[in-house]
Amino acid sequence: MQLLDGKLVSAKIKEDIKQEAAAFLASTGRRPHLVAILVGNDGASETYVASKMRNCELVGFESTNIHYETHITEAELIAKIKELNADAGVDGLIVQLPLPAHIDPDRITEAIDYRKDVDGFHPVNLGRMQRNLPCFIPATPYGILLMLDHYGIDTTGMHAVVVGRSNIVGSPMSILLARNEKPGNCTVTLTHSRTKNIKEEVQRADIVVAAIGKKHFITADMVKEGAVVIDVGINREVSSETKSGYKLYGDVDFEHVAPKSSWITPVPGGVGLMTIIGLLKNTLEAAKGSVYLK
Ligand SMILES: Nc1nc(=O)c2c([nH]1)NC[C@@H]1CN(c3ccc(C(=O)N[C@@H](CCC(=O)O)C(=O)O)cc3)C=[N+]21
Repeated sequence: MQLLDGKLVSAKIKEDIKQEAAAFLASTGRRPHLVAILVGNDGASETYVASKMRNCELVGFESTNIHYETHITEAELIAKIKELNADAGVDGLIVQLPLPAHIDPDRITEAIDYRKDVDGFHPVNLGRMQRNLPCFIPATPYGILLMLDHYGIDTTGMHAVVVGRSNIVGSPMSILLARNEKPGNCTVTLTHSRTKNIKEEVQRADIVVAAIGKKHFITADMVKEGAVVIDVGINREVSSETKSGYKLYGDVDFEHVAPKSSWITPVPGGVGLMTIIGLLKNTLEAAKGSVYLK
């Protein structure tokens, strides 16, 4: 078993991004600028957004965090998004999910200018990704691809089994792994809560992507000897053992699955850290106009 080390890979790529940001500043006189909108007081969301902002600072980006109370209306939020769409000083714009129940996440996603959609959630980016055209790739799948690439894992011809069909991870990951790209060129099975015999499906996988949001859902008996295991789960439980007051668990029972795997990501210290890298890279590309012309 070898570890796919998100700490190591993210630190290395962050150095590269930092240099590119410095070059961007030298040639344009400004820094790449990410704006993150957070609605409400979800503890986990606040932690993630704070981490995104901190990482922007670390690589020399400008970052703005706009925080609204839960009761903001959908119309008010869309008005703000339109203002930021029109602001030439903003390169990337994200609205942290989940949103309160009275706000439709699809309407919010479509209100964001796809040229600033560094989350890669807009239907234009989704469609372009499926067609293998230049686009913003959702941050978590992007981070996973960067991780596989860093370790030189050639997925060509592999049978990939993605567990979970969310818009932000499972669904885009299944598209990306099937593309004629490296990493990619997999035969993909997309499984979800209605899949029959999910255990048998996962057992066929040369590479498993677990993105269901259930602690230790993937157990050792489900994993083929020598499989590559990517754990996207971030399941929080209150704990008195840690300083933060909570403990994170993946969707994979790491302790028992790791000995059977060829490569595996830990939680924490795996995909989560790479997600931030995906976001930073998209923001840099947005600023440079390398995906969509400015
Ligand atoms: N519009 C939107 N874009 C997102 O990209 C988005 C979102 N909404 N909603 C929630 C998910 C989740 N997400 C994570 C980011 C970083 C870590 C991360 O840094 N994790 C660290 C530790 C985190 C901790 O200690 O709490 C790790 O896994 O080692 C995790 C999860 C982005 N998301």
